Amino acid sequence: ASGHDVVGVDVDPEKVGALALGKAPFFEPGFDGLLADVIRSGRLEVGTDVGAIAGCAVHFVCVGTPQAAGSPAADLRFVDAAVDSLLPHLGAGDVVVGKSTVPVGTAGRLADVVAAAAPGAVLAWNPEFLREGHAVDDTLHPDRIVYGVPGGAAGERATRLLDEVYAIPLAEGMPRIVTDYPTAELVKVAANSFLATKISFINAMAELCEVAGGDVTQLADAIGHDARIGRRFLNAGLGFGGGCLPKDIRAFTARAEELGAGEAVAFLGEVDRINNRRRSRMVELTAEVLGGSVTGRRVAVLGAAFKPESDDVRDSPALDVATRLAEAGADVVVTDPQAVPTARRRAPQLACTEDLDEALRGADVVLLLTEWRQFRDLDPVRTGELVAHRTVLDGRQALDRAVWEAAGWRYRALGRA
Ligand SMILES: NC(=O)c1ccc[n+]([C@@H]2O[C@H](COP(=O)([O-])OP(=O)(O)OC[C@H]3O[C@@H](n4cnc5c(N)ncnc54)[C@H](O)[C@@H]3O)[C@@H](O)[C@H]2O)c1
Ligand SMILES: O=c1ccn([C@@H]2O[C@H](COP(=O)(O)OP(=O)(O)O[C@H]3O[C@H](CO)[C@@H](O)[C@H](O)[C@H]3O)[C@@H](O)[C@H]2O)c(=O)[nH]1
Repeated sequence: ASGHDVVGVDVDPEKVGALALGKAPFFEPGFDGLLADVIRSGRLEVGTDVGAIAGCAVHFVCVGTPQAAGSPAADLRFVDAAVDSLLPHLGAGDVVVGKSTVPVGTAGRLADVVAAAAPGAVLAWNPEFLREGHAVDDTLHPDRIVYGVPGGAAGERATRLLDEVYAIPLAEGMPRIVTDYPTAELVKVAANSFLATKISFINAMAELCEVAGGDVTQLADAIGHDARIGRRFLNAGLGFGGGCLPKDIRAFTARAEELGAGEAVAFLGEVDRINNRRRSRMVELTAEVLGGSVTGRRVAVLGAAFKPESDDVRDSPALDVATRLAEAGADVVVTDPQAVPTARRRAPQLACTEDLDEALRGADVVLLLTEWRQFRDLDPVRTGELVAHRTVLDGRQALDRAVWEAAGWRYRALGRA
């Protein structure tokens, strides 16, 4: 979309096959149209052969850095493999640009790998800040851009090439911050840690509201008017999930401990615990409204994606709650406007349907766990005709309590007494 010629390489032939046809292998609003345009224009070529990058000057590394199995730390094997695969094809003057979220120190280590194998090539770290569901707009109009580069002429060359890549947003006045490697790596995990902390802060207040009789949404509105605090990311509910915030705060903690600075970010352990307590609380609340046991009771779970406008179910709070209830013996049916296929792959033991009415029919309790527009706009009167019992648990403060109660529903929410 910025007029550059791009070669995209992925080791997954299915993803590449879909992309080559102009179809994203995930749901992302606005992305398919843009992809089809650039494929048609011939400016984007995709494949599985890393040799196709020969002749490119800038090489972005955007592979996954998931949580390692059995450990809170990040698994760097994909980043290492991707950088290794580039080495034979690099020319002097090329820039390898890390975009993946990595533990601080990774860029310095990889810079040595690049320098040893491809003299004259340079490594930069350029963290990514896009949000799923807003990826297109966040990419074309980022809040800021950060380049972590080495000192001297190599760093200047990397900066110059990256400025060419980002010429359009830079011309629009996007702030650009050039740093050393560790700062760039830390900016990314600091930003995600702050966001996670903000969510867990409001969810901690939700716990207080539940026992003291307060209303956490009004509380968030009231403190959010203070510009120093700000209302964004103060939506209380089932907490954060996805492929980023949970694993990033854990990896950050693990890395800080390795560096002997674990105490500095020990609070992130509490952020994680508050977040996980929201999921447990939702399971408890379900049992509570069902008279103590969920066994054999029909539970309609609205939402599988970790947030609306995404089909991503990685560490999804909704899918986690659905799984825990099914394990406790409930007859759970999950529905989601986009994430049923991904949910079926991740949790094949769960009953899932794309048909919202089918999920609601005969339900003893309805759980709203991902705040898709389709669920927020549900008509309580019509919905009441489908279910067996009019009890709704609002896990995202997404429904108008008065309207639902007026339609004869028993309404309970996380964050309200
Ligand atoms: N998803 C987001 O919204 C987001 C936002 C900002 C930063 N990040 C960071 O970006 C990185 C990627 O995240 P993601 O969610 O896209 O991960 P992902 O796992 O969905 O995608 C990674 C892709 O890399 C491919 N891959 C793995 N090894 C490869 C190799 N050697 N060569 C070429 N391709 C290879 C995989 O097949 C996969 O398609 C992570 O570090 C993540 O923390 C993600
Ligand atoms: O007030 C809020 C805001 C968000 N969430 C939850 O937090 C999670 C994460 O949401 P969001 O940050 O919008 O999604 P991501 O796409 O995971 O994006 C985050 O993670 C990316 C990967 O690192 C970063 O690039 C983004 O800047 C950062 O927002 C979701 O489960 C939301 O439901 C809340 O519970 N309350």
